[in-house]
Amino acid sequence: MQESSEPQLKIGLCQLSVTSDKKVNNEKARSSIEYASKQGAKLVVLPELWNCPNSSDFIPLFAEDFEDEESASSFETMSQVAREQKITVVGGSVPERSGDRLYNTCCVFSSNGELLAKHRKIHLFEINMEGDITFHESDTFAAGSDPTIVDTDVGRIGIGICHDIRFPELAMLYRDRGAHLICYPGAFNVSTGEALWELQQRARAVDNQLFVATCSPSRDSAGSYPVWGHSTLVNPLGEIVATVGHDESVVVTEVDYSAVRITRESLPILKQRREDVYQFIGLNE
Ligand SMILES: NC(=O)CC(=O)C(=O)O
Repeated sequence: MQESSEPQLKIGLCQLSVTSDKKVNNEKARSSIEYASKQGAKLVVLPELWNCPNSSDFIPLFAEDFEDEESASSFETMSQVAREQKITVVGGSVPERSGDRLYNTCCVFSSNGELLAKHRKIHLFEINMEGDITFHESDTFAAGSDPTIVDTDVGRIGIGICHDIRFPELAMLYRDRGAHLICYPGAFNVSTGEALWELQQRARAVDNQLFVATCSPSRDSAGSYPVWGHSTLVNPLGEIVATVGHDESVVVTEVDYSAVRITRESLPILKQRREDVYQFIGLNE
């Protein structure tokens, strides 16, 4: 495993309150990234759908064609602030328009503002809990089909968006391809959030012996979707390094990549896999 000469870095999780005014959302994203940067963060994560209320009537109106500067104000904001603050930005997600389709897309920018990767949410959230919540994300978005691993100044990072966290195979693939951190911008709702948000993060971290960072909008975000919040960093032992409640807040905390090596050396489960007994198709790619 490669370990950089500076295995420790500060990460900022920007839990934003999303409004129905895109300009305000862009300003909030900008100021929260500036704040995290002033606290020494070299990497920030924004929430899922941070520029737009999570609702099918807003999403098509707020969607951006990233090729078209006129429509892509959130894309441009992320790129500019990454360059100005010299910080790597995992840009949560924004609705992306591509032809006649919409995708729920996370853009990753380097510390000089260049687009490094674009992750289109692979698993769209579908839920029918009688008397509680019904949500069909596929009514609005098309699903992406590509895993996203990105090499940045601050390490090799795997990207998933919210419901993607429920699929352990994706996290295993990222681990196999050398990620030491997986970032999941997300917006669990209050029902699944209370039961599963922390559990899913800790499970992905402990099974793969790597860091998991999540970033959610805050509860008071616009729209009818009841957001759980609780943006969190989990270490390779599955312990919570830092978390927050449901209010708007920027969490700045430390990722110490040496914990990945130490955990894997002391509990070498990844070397003990019995490929003669079971096989994972993502191996050795
Ligand atoms: N945005 C989502 O994918 C929501 C989700 O997974 C949930 O449990 O809520």
